[in-house]
Amino acid sequence: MPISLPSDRPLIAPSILSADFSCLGEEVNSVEKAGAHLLHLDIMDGLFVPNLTFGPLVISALRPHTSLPFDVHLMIIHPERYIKDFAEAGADLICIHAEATPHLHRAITQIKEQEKLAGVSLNPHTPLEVLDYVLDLLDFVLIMTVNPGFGGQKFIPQCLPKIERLKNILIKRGLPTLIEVDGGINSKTALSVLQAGADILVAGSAIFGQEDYQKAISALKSPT
Ligand SMILES: O=C(CO)[C@H](O)[C@H](O)COP(=O)(O)O
Repeated sequence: MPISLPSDRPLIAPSILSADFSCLGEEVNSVEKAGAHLLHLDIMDGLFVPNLTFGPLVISALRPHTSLPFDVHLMIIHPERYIKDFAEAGADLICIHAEATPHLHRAITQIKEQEKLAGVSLNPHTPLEVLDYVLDLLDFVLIMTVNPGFGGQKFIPQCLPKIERLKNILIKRGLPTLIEVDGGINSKTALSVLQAGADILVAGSAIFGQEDYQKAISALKSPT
């Protein structure tokens, strides 16, 4: 059975891309105690995005350090090659990019066969229409509000209408699919993103770049 997510809104998913990698276990523990709902793990292959991070080995090493659900964002070409590895390493949510495979339906099916929550992410320029025939299969859609690859980038405001449009499509089609938003989310940008319809906020630098993780997470839960 796929994991059930908490009913709170918004759900906060700290991205460990901005954490201190010399003590990742402690960092993960700290954001859990500070009120995070999910842990966002960015997997980059140096091809789909111009950066490299880590693979299933780090995910399985982190798994015993926290009971937070693992939200694994695959920024890799042909993600269908590795879905089983990430599922076995401890992923609870697996998100692939629509731009990274010609076999989107097949890859989503593979995530569901692993009994994980399935998501598709869209780069800022990618239209929502690519999801038309798979939307009803998805547990969540991840709207990128920066060009993926690096933490600490500036929020792209042109993505806001896309979030609003997606929310309207989901309401119209009666789908419970969640909207996750990632990139440049902080206490200032969070409000407009939530007003547009986001359910899950991913934040790296706005959490791990702060002294007080609890204060940073609270600011994202109720932005003003
Ligand atoms: O997917 C990502 C980058 O590709 C990260 O999750 C994102 O950049 C988070 O970092 P920040 O909140 O600092 O923008």
